[in-house]
Amino acid sequence: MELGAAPARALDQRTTRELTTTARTLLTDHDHEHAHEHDDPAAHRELLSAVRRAAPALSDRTHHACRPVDTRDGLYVLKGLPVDDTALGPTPGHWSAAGAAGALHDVVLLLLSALMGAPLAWEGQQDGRFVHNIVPSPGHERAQTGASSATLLSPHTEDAFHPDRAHLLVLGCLRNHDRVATTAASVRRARLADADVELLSRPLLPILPDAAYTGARAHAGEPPAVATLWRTADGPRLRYDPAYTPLHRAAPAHRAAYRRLADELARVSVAVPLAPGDVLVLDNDLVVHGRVPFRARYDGTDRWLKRTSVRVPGRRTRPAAERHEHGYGQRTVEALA
Ligand SMILES: O=C(O)CCC(=O)C(=O)O
Ligand SMILES: [Fe+2]
Repeated sequence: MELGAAPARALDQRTTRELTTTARTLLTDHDHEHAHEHDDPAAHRELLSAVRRAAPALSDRTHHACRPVDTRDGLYVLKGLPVDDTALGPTPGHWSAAGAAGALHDVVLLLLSALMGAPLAWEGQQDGRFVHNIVPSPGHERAQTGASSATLLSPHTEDAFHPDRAHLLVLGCLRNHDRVATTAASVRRARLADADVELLSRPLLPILPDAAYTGARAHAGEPPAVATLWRTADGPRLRYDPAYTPLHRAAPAHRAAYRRLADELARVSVAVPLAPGDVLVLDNDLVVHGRVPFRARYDGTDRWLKRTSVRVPGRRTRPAAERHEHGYGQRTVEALA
């Protein structure tokens, strides 16, 4: 795995200042909506609408700096946003304990997301928040979710089980003292035999909902079989989550092709140790991401990421058959302007 090979896009001071000042004004204007200290301001619909109205009014310079992913591989790291480690307070021990912690960064991330498309939330994940807190949590060390630590978080498409999954995934780093790496592998770098692409384009296996969605796992519908890869005019795209794919049910030839894809993704994977202020932006149709194992500290100084999901309006990059999937009863919510 290559280290830190993700392309970087540096934000200049004028841009970071405009983003931060706008976020601060939005937060102050909507202060009355979160009267309680443990309330999460980014969960408030009026603030979200205000963010969606504010984003188009930002300067052309900021629009250009925060344009969606335009690299061939489908990922980049935005650099230069300020993070004041002392002002941040302790890393919460669980997403549900985050409350208003890091609220300014939530709003900055939402502004970035609104510049790239429409931020979306899930009714059934992290209480419907538009900004997720990714922190290691006691008891989840070996889970296949963002709350884990001691185990490798296998490369995956975000919310692969669902047809309305994000087009873009945005991971903003607030704290990462041990320089724990996020991993990213682009299907555009993978060398795949035509026969493997053909086989993996057939909808043969389902992708089950991940452990972050409790309600979805109880859904009674038959899990739909989905394509792992598909070709588009500008190259292959993928929908991949081996930890939630019952591969044992596949025929040997299909299993072998899936393994070759996994090996290729491992070969081209880059390790991205995000630093405070870095924002990793991934095209969720091109890049699978994961995280290396690490030892959680559980002392308030743990690694802390903020995450948003973005839909890019008008994008038609997915197999038409996906539209008929039930999505295990899970629904997305979009912030309205
Ligand atoms: O912790 C990370 O670097 C990534 C975790 C992850 O998969 C996610 O937040 O979607
Ligand atoms: Fe993820």
